[in-house]
Amino acid sequence: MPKSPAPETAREFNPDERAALYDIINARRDVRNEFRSDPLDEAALRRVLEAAHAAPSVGFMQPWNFILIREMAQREKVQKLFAEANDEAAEMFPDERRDAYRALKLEGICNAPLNIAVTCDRTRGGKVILGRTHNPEMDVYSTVCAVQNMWLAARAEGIGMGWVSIFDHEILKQILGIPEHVELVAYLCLGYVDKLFDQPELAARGWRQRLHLDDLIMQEHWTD
Ligand SMILES: Cc1cc2c(cc1C)N(C[C@H](O)[C@H](O)[C@H](O)COP(=O)(O)O)c1[nH]c(=O)[nH]c(=O)c1N2
Repeated sequence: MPKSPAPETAREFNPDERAALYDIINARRDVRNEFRSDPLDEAALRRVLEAAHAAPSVGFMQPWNFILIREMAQREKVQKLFAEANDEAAEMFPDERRDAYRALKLEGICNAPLNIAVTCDRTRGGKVILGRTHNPEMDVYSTVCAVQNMWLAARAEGIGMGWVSIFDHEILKQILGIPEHVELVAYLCLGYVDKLFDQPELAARGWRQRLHLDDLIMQEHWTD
């Protein structure tokens, strides 16, 4: 083991920098079909992926990979899989919600210039991983942290990002050639956007409203 390194002084952020972070967090949106068709700037895309790779991960496992999907033929296959699952999903809602569900646009697979599948290699780093010994799903949670970093970095870059999860993941894994020991965590659509909702689109469309934070904070133990 190398000698214990000493931590360096924690840099402080000034009020403008702090405000910028909170602005980005609050201005981030899930983007469905409002994408422009022009391709992403490669340097900006690299920064977004660097942000993902800077995410925390259990035992510093860094279990993620990023599959960049640009080919339209591939995206059309994925879109078809979405359409099948979306029809099934519509049937699961009660009658009064079904039409409202069908009216929602829930993906931008072919509209966005780039799709990214974010995966979690459950075997990376070996069988015993620090922090994961009793909760094996921690590697997947780590990968979700990477996705959130991407979402925020993309917003800062003027790039919209949407997460599409209405799929049979096993079939999607086959389409993308993902091996069995690798989990597909997120299927993302990315592209520049000119306009964004200033609140979640699902709230703006009356599907579901934001809960009050004060109703979600509890003291010492769970309270109903
Ligand atoms: C794990 C996961 C999976 C999905 C989503 C999000 C997350 C975190 N969201 C986006 C979701 O609807 C959105 O985040 C909320 O409605 C809140 O809106 P904003 O993200 O604040 O714009 C999402 N949206 C959509 O249109 N189709 C989808 O399949 C999914 N799937």
